Amino acid sequence: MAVMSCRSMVTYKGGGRMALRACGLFGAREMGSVAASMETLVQQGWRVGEEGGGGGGGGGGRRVVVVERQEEGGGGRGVQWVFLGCPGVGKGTYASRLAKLLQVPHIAMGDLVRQELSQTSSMAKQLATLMSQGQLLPDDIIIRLLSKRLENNMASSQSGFILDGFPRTVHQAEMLEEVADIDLVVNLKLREDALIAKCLGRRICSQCGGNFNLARLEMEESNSAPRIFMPPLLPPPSCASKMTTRADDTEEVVRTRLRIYYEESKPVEDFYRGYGKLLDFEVSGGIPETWPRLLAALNVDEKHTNHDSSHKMAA
Ligand SMILES: Nc1ncnc2c1ncn2[C@@H]1O[C@H](COP(=O)(O)OP(=O)(O)O)[C@@H](O)[C@H]1O
Repeated sequence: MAVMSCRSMVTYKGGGRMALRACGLFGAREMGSVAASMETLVQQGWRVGEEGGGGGGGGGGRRVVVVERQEEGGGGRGVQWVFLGCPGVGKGTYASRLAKLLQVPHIAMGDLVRQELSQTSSMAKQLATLMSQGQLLPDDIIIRLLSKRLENNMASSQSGFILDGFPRTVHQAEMLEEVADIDLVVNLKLREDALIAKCLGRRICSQCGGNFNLARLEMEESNSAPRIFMPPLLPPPSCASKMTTRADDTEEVVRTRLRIYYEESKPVEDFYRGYGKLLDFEVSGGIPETWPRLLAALNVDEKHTNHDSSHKMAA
């Protein structure tokens, strides 16, 4: 089997065809783990082949290794959705709820990064510094973490995903487009003064990992910004004494993250708008008000959680 210097990403193609593509974009370091994953997949009955190649030889060309299997029963795959939006907009909150409802994994890039930082690897300190300054992390690190996560999903036969925090640059979006058929991109929006207040009010329980928010937002309509009313999301008594704050949720760093979002991630909205995949959604209230509106916008029925469609945007 020709697994050349490669990293891997997973894509689930239409009609239940599932593919893992390993491409020569990111150097040889991951070759061992990709090869190991391939072996596991073959043992699980996947067919392994190679697509493409070319690119001028010399090791610089791209090779794509495809692993596929017809899913039993011919059922559709789970949704492949992306959540975009500024820090504090609620990507994690709504992406995780939807993932649970639609029975697909919620892949939060920020969580994968924080897990990596909790290890005592040599690169953790470097990443922590960048992150605490509100900077984006290098693509090779992000792709490695995401690839590993997607491979784990595939190895445990999980279909579909809701991605939150990836892609954040047009380059990342282009890479994702090469390996996955994204059905829908949900672009959450919230006025900037509310975003800052929400980041500053964010708290995490050090024991259970639950996310809460102490901010109570009541903002009148001004200029083009809509009126906002958002009650706080307070912790239960069992968590109240264990509240922690993310190191990058200070006002200075939040403003840097917002600036980087406008510079680097805003163009990702246009990228997906160009593909007709972008759904803009204005957040204007708390979860009880926003959740049913979001489900309606997505055409998801909470009572019928056996959602079998890939939910493409209507043409
Ligand atoms: N796709 C990505 N590309 C580069 N860096 C990322 C990416 N996703 C997460 N990070 C890093 O992890 C940090 C935290 O991400 P996240 O929890 O999603 O925060 P946010 O609240 O800013 O959306 C980011 O500020 C960045 O340093």
